[in-house]
Amino acid sequence: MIRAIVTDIEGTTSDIRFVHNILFPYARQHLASFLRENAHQPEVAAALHSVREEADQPQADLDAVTEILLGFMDQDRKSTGLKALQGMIWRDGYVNGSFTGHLYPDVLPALTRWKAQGIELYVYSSGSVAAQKLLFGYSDEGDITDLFSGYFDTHVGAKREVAAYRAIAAEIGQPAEQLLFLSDIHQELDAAAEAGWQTLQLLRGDADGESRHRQVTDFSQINPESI
Ligand SMILES: CSCCC(=O)C(=O)COP(=O)(O)O
Ligand SMILES: [Mg+2]
Repeated sequence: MIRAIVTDIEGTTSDIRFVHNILFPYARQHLASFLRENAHQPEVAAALHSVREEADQPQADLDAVTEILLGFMDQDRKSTGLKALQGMIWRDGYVNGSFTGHLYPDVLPALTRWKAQGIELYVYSSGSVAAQKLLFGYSDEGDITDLFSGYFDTHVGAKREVAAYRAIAAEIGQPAEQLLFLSDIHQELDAAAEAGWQTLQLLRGDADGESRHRQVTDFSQINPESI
């Protein structure tokens, strides 16, 4: 019996193109000015410190660290420091109405149904928890953050690491076999399955089709009671 569902964002609840064509370019465009204006803020300084450590360049000045971050963006590196900064930059875009968080139309009805069935809902994304709350707080369907009992990002571990799913299960406080992870990426699902979780792969058009996981094309096809 499934007690909790943990969902990925990019390619699962939301279109990859929204993340890659809207969110990522917005963060790239505003990165340098955001850092010039906010580098002294404690949470920005902490993220910059983490990026300098990750790049093994503890002395990098602001221009150098900006270049490092642009390089991380080019690689789509799931750097915790970069993800924290992107989330801070996106806040303005959501608040000033430049964009809303994309949701596939099948997502909200399914989340609402599962929640009504007594299933707890969580998010696990490489995007920072703050960025996740923004996407669902300023979504195409309005603020849907009330649906979620919690959020996890790379502070709990990388999404292809088994240990991350063990840590999430411990935080949720349910046995792994009663947890369902939804993702488009088979390596993430492999790690969750190795941790004992149930898994389902979303095939949203251009998703990776090669996997040993059960596959669906949208959330309407998911019945947690039959898993
Ligand atoms: C919180 S939305 C932005 C998602 C993001 O930054 C990203 O790298 C995609 O990560 P995911 O783990 O959702 O595939
Ligand atoms: Mg994904």
